[in-house]
Amino acid sequence: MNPNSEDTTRTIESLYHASVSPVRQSEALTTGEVPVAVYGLGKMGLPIAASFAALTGNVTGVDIDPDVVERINDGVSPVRGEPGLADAVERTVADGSLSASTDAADAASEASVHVVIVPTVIREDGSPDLTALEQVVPAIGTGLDPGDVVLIESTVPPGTCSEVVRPTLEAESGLSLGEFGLAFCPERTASGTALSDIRGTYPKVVGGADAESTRVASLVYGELTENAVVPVSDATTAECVKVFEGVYRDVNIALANEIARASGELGIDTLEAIDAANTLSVCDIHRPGPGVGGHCIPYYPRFLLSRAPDARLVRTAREVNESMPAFTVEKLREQLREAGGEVADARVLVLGVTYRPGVEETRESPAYPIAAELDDAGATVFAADPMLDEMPGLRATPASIDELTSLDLDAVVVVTPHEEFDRIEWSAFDDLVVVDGRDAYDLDGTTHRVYTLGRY
Ligand SMILES: NC(=O)c1ccc[n+]([C@@H]2O[C@H](COP(=O)([O-])OP(=O)(O)OC[C@H]3O[C@@H](n4cnc5c(N)ncnc54)[C@H](O)[C@@H]3O)[C@@H](O)[C@H]2O)c1
Ligand SMILES: CC(=O)N[C@@H]1[C@@H](OP(=O)(O)OP(=O)(O)OC[C@H]2O[C@@H](n3ccc(=O)[nH]c3=O)[C@H](O)[C@@H]2O)O[C@H](CO)[C@@H](O)[C@@H]1O
Repeated sequence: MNPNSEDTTRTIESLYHASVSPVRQSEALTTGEVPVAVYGLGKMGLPIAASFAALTGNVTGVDIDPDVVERINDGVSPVRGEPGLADAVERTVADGSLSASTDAADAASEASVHVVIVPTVIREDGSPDLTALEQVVPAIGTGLDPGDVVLIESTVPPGTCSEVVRPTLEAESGLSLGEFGLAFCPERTASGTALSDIRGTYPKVVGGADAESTRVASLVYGELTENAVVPVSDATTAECVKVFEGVYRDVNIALANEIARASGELGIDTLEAIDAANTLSVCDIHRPGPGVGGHCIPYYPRFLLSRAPDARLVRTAREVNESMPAFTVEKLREQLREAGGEVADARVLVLGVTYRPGVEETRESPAYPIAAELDDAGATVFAADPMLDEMPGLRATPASIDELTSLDLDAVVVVTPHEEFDRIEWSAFDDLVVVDGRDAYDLDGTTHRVYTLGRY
């Protein structure tokens, strides 16, 4: 008799220590016998929920924001700028694969695979703020049943699964690890390409609190991704993988920024030198810029520093990157002075407000400290960004691309070169001081006074 023949007739509702074959477990996941809940329906959570819904047909998405839940239940994606997401939400809600709720405990009691992707941020003092995780994990604990598995995708300080998540789940459920599973499975997607990234741009790293958790996480993501699954020794190792990726980027950008700042002392175009150095296969110096934004790269070094405070290079890299907005404004002051002007009398445009081109996100964008410092110095500050309908908190008057020539500008600071800015006719302005923080524009054919970060 086929050893798996009995499997095909047995329904299962959970995967951890499931007593049927892996093939039958995969089938139970992809046919919706094993209910999935996704907690946090933001820029990453909603694409994940929609992806799991398309895979399994049985997902409850949970968010604390009732507006988010209402819109999703109406089949409308509250997250913009993700190709394919609006259609995926409309489709999966319409066919009943995805529904949303504000009630985490209720969703937890129904689900047996729990995917957590709530925001993890930092406080003013740079310490990790895990409030959302600390809210949702106890609620999951109250609904946890034997056989359930909790998969944490939010980026967290190393040790969070073993020191915070596991004890909370155990305390709230009355169960012990071994009766339920727990794994850290970092989200390696980026805003703007979330759906395709989830489906497999990069291998999926998984690290369980025990071997069975790693096995179940591998099985689940083996179905979701078209790429490989990379199991690592434990949850803390997987937590470190994600944090190290961000730290690598932050430190590397800081190196590029230090090199660019030294271009004056060195008397060379450091961007040219970086490009030439990068022709060596082991050399990958990143690009300098007016600052490092978003809610990933600026935060993850702080997650590492919360556990390894003596990591001096990591701390210094943060300091270097955090100093770049002020350095950019200083360069503008210098250039204005050399042109015979003063920042206090200048009408200055901040070009690009989001933290990188093509995304709507403004968190940690260097545009904010740059606009604030210019405003403090007495400048009249404008800001243009085609991605944003509003710019709350920005100390600048919003301006549309088509009205820029009528603003009587003295200077432009290029922070984020969205492709929509390619239609700006630079020769239509009277002489400007341009501080190009991104090496975005070739203004050689104009009479503008240009400082490009790293070039002079
Ligand atoms: N955005 C990215 O590019 C990216 C990439 C990889 C990893 N991450 C990580 O993913 C996590 C989520 O990031 P995001 O960009 O989706 O965040 P986000 O701010 O876009 O969305 C978070 C969502 O979670 C909801 N939420 C907040 N507290 C909650 C709670 N207690 N219970 C349920 N829902 C809650 C919010 O209402 C919001 O809808 C973070 O840890 C982040 O570091 C983000
Ligand atoms: C390694 C990587 O790509 N990780 C991505 C990253 O995505 P991101 O959306 O945060 O974008 P980045 O491109 O990293 O930019 C961040 C800021 O750094 C500035 N910058 C960048 C490169 C450079 O050479 N010089 C710079 O100055 C840039 O302008 C911006 O302000 O984090 C996500 C969450 O963890 C990841 O999932 C995602 O894979």
